[in-house]
Amino acid sequence: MTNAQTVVSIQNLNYFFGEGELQKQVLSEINLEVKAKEFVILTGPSGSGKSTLLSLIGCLRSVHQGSLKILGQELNGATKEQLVQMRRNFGYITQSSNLLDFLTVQQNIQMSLELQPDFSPKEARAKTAAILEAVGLAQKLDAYPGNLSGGQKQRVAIASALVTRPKLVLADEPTASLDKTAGRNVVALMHRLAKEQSSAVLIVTHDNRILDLADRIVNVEDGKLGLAFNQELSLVLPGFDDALLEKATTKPTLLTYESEEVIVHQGEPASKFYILLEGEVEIFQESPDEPPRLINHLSRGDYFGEVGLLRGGKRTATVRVAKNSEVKVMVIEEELFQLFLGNSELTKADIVRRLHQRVMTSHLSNALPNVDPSQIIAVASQAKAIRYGANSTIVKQGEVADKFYLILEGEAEVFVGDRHNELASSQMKAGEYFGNAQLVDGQKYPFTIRAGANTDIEVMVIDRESFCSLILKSNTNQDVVASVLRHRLMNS
Ligand SMILES: Nc1ncnc2c1ncn2[C@@H]1O[C@H](COP(=O)(O)OP(=O)(O)OP(=O)(O)O)[C@@H](O)[C@H]1O
Repeated sequence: MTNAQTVVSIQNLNYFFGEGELQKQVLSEINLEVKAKEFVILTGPSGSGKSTLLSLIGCLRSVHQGSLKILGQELNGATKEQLVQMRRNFGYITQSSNLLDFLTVQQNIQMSLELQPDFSPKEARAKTAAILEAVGLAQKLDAYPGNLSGGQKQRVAIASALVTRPKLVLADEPTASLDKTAGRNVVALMHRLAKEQSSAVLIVTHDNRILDLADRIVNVEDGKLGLAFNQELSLVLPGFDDALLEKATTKPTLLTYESEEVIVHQGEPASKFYILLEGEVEIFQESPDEPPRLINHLSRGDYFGEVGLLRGGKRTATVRVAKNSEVKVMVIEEELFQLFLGNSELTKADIVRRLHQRVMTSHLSNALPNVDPSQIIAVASQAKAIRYGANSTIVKQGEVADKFYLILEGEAEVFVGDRHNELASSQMKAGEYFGNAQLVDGQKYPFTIRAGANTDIEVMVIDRESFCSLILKSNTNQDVVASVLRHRLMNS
């Protein structure tokens, strides 16, 4: 790709509508390069300036400030004639197909060729037939546009735009008038033909169902180009080497979700990791016979999905788009996620830290359902994760309880009885916790707990003060809390 011809090269481009006091800047400091064969999608909110940028590149407007070079030719300062001349190198596709109703399909396409000086009518006929074959409409040669479906019309428009083998294809919302399947088919077709002909393609679209076809997605926000995905990713998860960044971001899977849509369901198998690029999500914990409980709120730059991937393979919570928000996520498959962990110590540490915090948050919120989630998160984020070697003692029977423990990984053995007559009474595994019931009343531990005989164990530890402050904030009588905790402990 690096040796491919640069088709579009934009530097520090600014564009304004209106004059004097009414002047409004709609594009600011745009820098962009598109090479031959690249399939680039321009996306972004309505009114952000995408169509204006496309029309500047398409030589339908004159450049005000900055540099716009197409095929090496500077267009800032170009004459009208030069702009018209340059347009011969382009194929255009618009929202509705712009076919002339009084011409047949063949005549419509042939017209694009006849506007070019270098084709004889005979050649034009042969090329028209070939491109119609390529778009699957060979049998519609003599049909009039009025007798074609929306998808067929757009395919004719693609044939028209590509029949001249243009160096650059520009498309503004080419799927806007089509249903989901037709829209995708049309863009997939454009993709295939453009690659075969080595054309560069720039598409403006709101249609998220075609984003995966792009070699590169460029975000336009408020007249500026947003961060490229590799920059975005290195902000969220720092420390990757360039090769991994490129692997992860040249063809990112991007999905969008609407207000209150569920992205991840608790209990389902986990196979993906999500980076939140836009919008806000809420995390809910669901228990039988209880309404879902809000345990966390995430916004742009956060990620989710790591708990299921790293702990047991199942989703431990439900992730839902917040009300009135629209969410865009980058989806990372498990295999790539594992590469992330192996590639950057910084990222691994960050993910493990948040994982601990989140596992902790969900267990604490289970134990203390009335406490405000933000307070639980605050305590969980200060808790320490401690590893104990196989067989080592974590708490000792008879000592005054001073901490709350949650097992993150491995198993623990519970012993009762005195030192000379100790009995193994039960086992505790990841996700279970102890120390809570005694903490509230300042009691002594009625058991000894050790790491399992053969493996290390990792536990999260909260000190008494933080734990009790949470209970005080739970708005529930402390005796009730203590008995609920005891009950939960016994059932866990
Ligand atoms: N002729 C014009 N005169 C003044 N302002 C304009 C003109 N055309 C567009 N604008 C403004 O410029 C900004 C960018 O418009 P543009 O059409 O490029 O956005 P867009 O990202 O393509 O939006 P959409 O996705 O809704 O088509 C908008 O605020 C728009 O209102």
